[in-house]
Amino acid sequence: MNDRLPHEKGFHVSWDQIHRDSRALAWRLDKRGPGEGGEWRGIVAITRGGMAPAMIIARELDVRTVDTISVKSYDWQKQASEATVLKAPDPKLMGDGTGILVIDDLVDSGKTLEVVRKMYPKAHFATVYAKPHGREMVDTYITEVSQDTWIFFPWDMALQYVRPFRGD
Ligand SMILES: O=P(O)(O)OC[C@H]1O[C@H](OP(=O)(O)OP(=O)(O)O)[C@H](O)[C@@H]1O
Ligand code: HPA
Ligand SMILES: [Mg+2]
Repeated sequence: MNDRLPHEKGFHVSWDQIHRDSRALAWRLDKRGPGEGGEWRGIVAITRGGMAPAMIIARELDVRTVDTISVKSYDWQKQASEATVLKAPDPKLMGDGTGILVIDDLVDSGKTLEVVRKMYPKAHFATVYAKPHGREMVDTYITEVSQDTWIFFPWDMALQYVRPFRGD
């Protein structure tokens, strides 16, 4: 496995940071649904990266109906030519997406969200992080990073020893 950065910069996100940023996203989405009192009918996580933020948001907003859509668009840091849907959520829950919050960890090129948006045009799309190329695909996000930044999530990292600056 190649663990060098093909991107200019790395943005390393801790568990604490993703928890705080996902909470901030939940609070921004609170009472913004089309239901009575701005309620959301359900939350759909885009697997796998969207599952951790979706769980935190479902807890904050007290949404108990949670489903998943499985989309694969990257193999390690290499983007496949097309995003493919491996598993769709319950069609009875989804309809055209009205009242459904679709959550992902980030939008990069926007290819993943483009595929899901076509399936559920009335859903609300939210990500924790966004890069400029995909920004238009997302309705609500918390933090933007530059296109040449690779975001490293805590589930892809481990604590490691580093040599002191003046070490030999
Ligand atoms: O905007 P895009 O260019 O489509 O990229 C964003 C998507 O890529 C990553 O998922 P990935 O396909 O790597 O799968 P994973 O969530 O299972 O790691 C990330 O979690 C987003 O879902
Ligand atoms: O910056 C990123 N980090 C992690 N996964 C990703 N999938 C697309 N872009 C990214
Ligand atoms: Mg993903």
